[in-house]
Amino acid sequence: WMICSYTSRQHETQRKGEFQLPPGPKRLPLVGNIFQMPRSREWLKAAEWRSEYGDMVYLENLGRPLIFINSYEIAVDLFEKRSANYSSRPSFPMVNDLQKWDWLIALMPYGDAWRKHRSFLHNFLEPPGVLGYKDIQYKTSLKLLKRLLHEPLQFERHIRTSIGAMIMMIAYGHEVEQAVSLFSISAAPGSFLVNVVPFLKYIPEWFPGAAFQKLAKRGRTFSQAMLNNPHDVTKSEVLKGIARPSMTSELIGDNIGEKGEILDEDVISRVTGAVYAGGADTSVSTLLTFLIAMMLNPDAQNRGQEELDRVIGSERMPTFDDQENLPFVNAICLEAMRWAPVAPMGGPHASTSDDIYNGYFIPEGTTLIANQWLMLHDPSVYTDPEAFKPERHLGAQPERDPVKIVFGFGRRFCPGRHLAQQSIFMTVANILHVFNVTKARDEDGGVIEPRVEYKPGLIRHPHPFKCAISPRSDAKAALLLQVVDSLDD
Ligand code: HEM
Repeated sequence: WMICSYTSRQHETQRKGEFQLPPGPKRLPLVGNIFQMPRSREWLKAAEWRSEYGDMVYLENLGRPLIFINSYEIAVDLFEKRSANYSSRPSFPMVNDLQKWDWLIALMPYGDAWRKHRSFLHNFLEPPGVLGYKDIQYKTSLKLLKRLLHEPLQFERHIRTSIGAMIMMIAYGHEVEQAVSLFSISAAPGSFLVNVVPFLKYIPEWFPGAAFQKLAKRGRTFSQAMLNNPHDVTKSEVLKGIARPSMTSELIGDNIGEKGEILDEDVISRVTGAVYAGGADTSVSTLLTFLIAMMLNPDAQNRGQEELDRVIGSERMPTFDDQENLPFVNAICLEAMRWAPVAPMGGPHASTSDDIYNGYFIPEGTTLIANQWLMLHDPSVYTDPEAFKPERHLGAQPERDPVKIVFGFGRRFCPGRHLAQQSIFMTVANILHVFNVTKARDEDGGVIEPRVEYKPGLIRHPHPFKCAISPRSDAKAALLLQVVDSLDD
């Protein structure tokens, strides 16, 4: 029966009229390409396939079609110009059903529910709304610098706490730490068999080898805590009239029904939960990449510092008002996002109807993965793409703006991109103004070469690394402390 149903499905998806599927590695009967699916660093495998099969590479996992898109132009053509058909998401049973992440907007299928959640988010995250968060971002970044001054070795923990606190303040008006790394690991295409073999989710937890069931249980606890706990705290503060301004308090205030009930409360808790889930990990990873880049590229660091000295001087700290006068610092931020992108495969899109593109048939329900890493490292677009060169984003003819790629495409593009760019700019400008970032030294004074490797996942993080963060001068350290101490809260 299974073979019959596979064969008829295969027949259905193989071609439409005279149109063939895009080329790709040979598929085995029944299982398709399941054994060829890369388990990590998928973008490198997809890059290899590109040289053999071209910019669209077709694969199948147990009859589920999947296309790697290896060119920016095709991503724009499909995800943007034909966005009505390419804006859904594949379903991830491991994540959605087992870990109960189905509330997360990033995983919702295209449709009215998703649209409503997005529109709630846009009010806060698009200008002018998002500009109102600059003050919180300025203050949290200065507090981060003070912690770096006192405990430079703990830089990773401090960055994580600082970004987490900023997001919690914006979304809920308070500070809580949660983890999204479980989510990130299990959504990687191919990293969990259950994503391609949906029936595996019925394996009981005690089943030998079913480690993912345990992970799922932990994930469930996280996902529900992330959705409900911070929301419930803010809600009770709103009801008592003691809530600080936040997305949650504002949304609750705007959605009180005639009988005093909260309308759309589930939508409210989901969109603010999405801000935490989407916002914390991504910005942390980008800032860690920035530190690695500075250690390895002292010339770029010096140029950024010279610009800050020239524009800001030594009497004050940079502010958002200085941003337009700091082109090189902005270019460092762009280059950090391009050089080691946080989401090398972007967010997977799914098609909702059959389509023909460039003479190829793309069946309904295809998962499409934009190989953003490859697009950001395309040597025909970025000269010497593996090198960290902020100057490529400057001058009369800058290379392609990485913002067009790193935040995804079409209707599913990242709604948090302004918030993220604001955080990254402020933190980068402040760190460069006050500190030197250099390679750490061991007890004998020998330089420790950093290990630049990233953990696998949809959202990736560098492996722990060592780095020295020291004040550029006593005067700069004193300036920082004086400015932090004068903050009003
Ligand atoms: C450097 C930081 C960030 C990067 C590189 C990044 C990247 C991305 C990418 C590639 C996608 C998928 C787009 C697509 O499917 O085409 C995405 C989606 C998303 N991001 Fe971000 N993001 C960042 C920061 C943030 C922040 C700060 C927030 C929240 C305030 C956020 C919230 C979201 C949400 C909710 C989605 C899902 C959108 C949807 O499915 O409709 N992200 N992001």
